[in-house]
Amino acid sequence: MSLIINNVNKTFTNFPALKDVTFEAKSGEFIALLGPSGSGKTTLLRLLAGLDTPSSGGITFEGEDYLRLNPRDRRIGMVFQSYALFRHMTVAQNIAFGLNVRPAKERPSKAEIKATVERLLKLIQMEDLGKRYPSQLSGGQRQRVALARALAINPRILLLDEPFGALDALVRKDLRRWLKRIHHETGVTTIFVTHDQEEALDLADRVVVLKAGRVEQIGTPLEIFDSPASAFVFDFLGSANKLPCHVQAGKAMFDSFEAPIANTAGGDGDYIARFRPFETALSPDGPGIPVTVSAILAAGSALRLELRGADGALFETEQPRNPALTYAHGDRLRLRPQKVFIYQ
Ligand SMILES: Nc1ncnc2c1ncn2[C@@H]1O[C@H](COP(=O)(O)OP(=O)(O)OP(=O)(O)O)[C@@H](O)[C@H]1O
Repeated sequence: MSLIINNVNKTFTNFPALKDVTFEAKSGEFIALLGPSGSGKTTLLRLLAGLDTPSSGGITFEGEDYLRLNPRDRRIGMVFQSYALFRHMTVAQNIAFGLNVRPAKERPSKAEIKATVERLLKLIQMEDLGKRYPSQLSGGQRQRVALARALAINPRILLLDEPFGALDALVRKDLRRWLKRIHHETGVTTIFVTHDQEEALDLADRVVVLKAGRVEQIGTPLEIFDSPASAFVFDFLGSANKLPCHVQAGKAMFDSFEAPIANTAGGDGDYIARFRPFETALSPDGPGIPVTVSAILAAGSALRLELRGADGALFETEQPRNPALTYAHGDRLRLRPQKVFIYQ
């Protein structure tokens, strides 16, 4: 009971947009396809939807050759970034659309369609808005309707292509929580495309990181965040501090200090160490990178500081808020990574 993508390649004229992509989505799993612009996310989604065909490789769903199925028979629900609702139809008519256009033999009765629409309106918490037109809805509400419309056909797979991309940050967060709940309730296997790492880590059971058409890493959000498999994944997932070091006997050696290595590094030699802002210690003196406070970025639950090294290199640190410790622009301090990641 799963969706298997096996060695899929897609080449446009001479350009390879997907290279040997292989992964499996288990039944009911929520997979995020995460990658920068141009990494092949939408191309893969289009292959799954049957809007395009792979140059080579296979896709099966529950053991069935998906590529031989007529796209209509794949029972795919899709939601795109732009609100693709029909403007001349009410919310209820939009949701019912996929059922109403079925051939007479397969079409549910009017009463069944009405019941499905009511159930979905309830699911998206818009029970009283069925008679409205898309122009009378907020962006977030429109995307909820688009999702209800995709769910109405009782899809086997739900494909979401940056569905919250056009919305502001607060609405996005709200919809994220809401999508999580809907996924939990419906249990539909879902592939969610995003270039927003926070969204991917927050929503998905597993994340597939794509880089230039290739799978760079697959794992749970925790696995991906705690153990990035490459410098690319490390840099893509959050702020990355970088500093040259020398690795010797499993430790990263710097000018005045050393730091433990968090991943399995190569052998001894010169590398660039990477470390996260929240895995650093800041002190007025002692061993560490000599830095000067160049900006105080944010003081939410934690304090974020931008620091400059002697050679102009930029670092970021995140420190717990402590009323006894205040920092000012120009303060000279020492920054020390608590652990570092080393990549070839
Ligand atoms: N029809 C096409 N013809 C030629 N090249 C294409 C075509 N469709 C996509 N590409 C190329 O394939 C690569 C992958 O595109 P794709 O849209 O899948 O990326 P993406 O990861 O979804 O990016 P974004 O986040 O910007 O939507 C890009 O370099 C793109 O220019």
